[in-house]
Amino acid sequence: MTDEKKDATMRTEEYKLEAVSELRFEVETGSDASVQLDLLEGMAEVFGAELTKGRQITFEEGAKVAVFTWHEVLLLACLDLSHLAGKTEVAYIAKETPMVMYINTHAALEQMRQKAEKEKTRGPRVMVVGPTDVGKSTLCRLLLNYAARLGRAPIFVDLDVGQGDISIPGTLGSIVVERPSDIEEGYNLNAPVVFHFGSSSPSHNTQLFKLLVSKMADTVNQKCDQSKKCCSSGVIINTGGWVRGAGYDMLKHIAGCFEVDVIIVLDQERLYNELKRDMPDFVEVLLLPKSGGVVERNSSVRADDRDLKVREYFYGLRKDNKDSFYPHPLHISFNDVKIYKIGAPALPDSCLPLGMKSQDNMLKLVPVSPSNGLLHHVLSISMATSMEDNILESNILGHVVITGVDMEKQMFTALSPSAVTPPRNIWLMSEIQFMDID
Ligand SMILES: Nc1ncnc2c1ncn2[C@@H]1O[C@H](COP(=O)(O)OP(=O)(O)OP(=O)(O)O)[C@@H](O)[C@H]1O
Repeated sequence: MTDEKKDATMRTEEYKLEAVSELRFEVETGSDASVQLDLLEGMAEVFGAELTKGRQITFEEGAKVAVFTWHEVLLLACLDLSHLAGKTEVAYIAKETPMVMYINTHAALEQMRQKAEKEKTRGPRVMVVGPTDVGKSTLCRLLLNYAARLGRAPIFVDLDVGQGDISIPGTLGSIVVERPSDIEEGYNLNAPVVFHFGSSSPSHNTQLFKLLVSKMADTVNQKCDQSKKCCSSGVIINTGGWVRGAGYDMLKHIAGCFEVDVIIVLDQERLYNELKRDMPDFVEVLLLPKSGGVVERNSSVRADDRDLKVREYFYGLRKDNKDSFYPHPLHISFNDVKIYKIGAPALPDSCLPLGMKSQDNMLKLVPVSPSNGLLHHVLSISMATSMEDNILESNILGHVVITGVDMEKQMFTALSPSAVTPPRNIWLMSEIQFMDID
């Protein structure tokens, strides 16, 4: 679209928000629509991160946003209406929000941190649970941002392998949050710990998921041993929306591994009562309502969101219709990398060697021969240097996507964030695929 045509579809509107209310809006996925926001007067925040006067914030496609204020505020929003034909309600102000309850929860956690600091013990370890689309990731962000604004350095553990905030889908990650996340760019991803899982649902390989959760808990404990500040600031754990049957057992496993002392259940009384019944007495289980602003996503929107996340990893954020990163096509000989996937197809126990169970297969590294079957798959580059290392539990250095397989020349082409060939040659195949059509 030309700039002139675009200008014709832009509408600038002023919004006056009363105290304890929020402006909510969505930017469509699959379009180049955007919303620009200016703070004119007062103080406001987006999921706990403060807006700054004079800094225009751009929200790109797919963003679902609430600009909240504790006081009165004046905002200027420039909405791109070119892709919203037929929609009358692009943005609206909501006065009913659960923010007072959320900030009270933060205040209670802060008291626990102060106590931990004084007594040189651990700060609160909080797990946020609930079904899909209740605002779990958003509440984690809010609690982390509020803690960071008070000078704390909590550890954020994201176990949502479908829609996580630390790395791309199919991974588990953790970071130390020392400053509030940037409204446009998200968390500061300095030295993250990232493990390869390889699928967007824990049910795909529950043994592997459990193993990685235990390993993540070990790394968090190590971090707490090294840093008093992290230790007293505590841990905030985001989980996926799988809360029934084996998904519920998984939540209990997570709670046990991380020795959580607070569980926040969003919007589901049944889950709250089950956890109240099954958790030891020292675990505080809280039920909080979800915000009316949380946007429900069907499976196709979720798939689009996952795609956007992978795209963002390689191309960075889109600003003014331009990408911030420039990924490179790498040409790599079949002989220079060893590709594995985790988990072999289940065999009946009777076909297995004596003493081995079919579930042991799910933690097996299975070599993947080069073929067109690898096309578009995301691969994680393991930090492991040899097969003697514990590859399953090794941190991930980064990711590539296979964009070409030349069987004649025995070469792969891989999309990579860097022009340099990755320094490690053990690559793990993910079920997640990405079509690089830019
Ligand atoms: N108050 C709000 N107003 C507008 N949008 C919101 C609000 N709170 C959350 N959202 C948006 O709703 C979407 C879903 O929220 P979120 O990702 O936190 O839910 P979730 O429970 O973690 O989802 P999942 O099922 O993937 O685990 C996000 O895009 C988020 O930005």
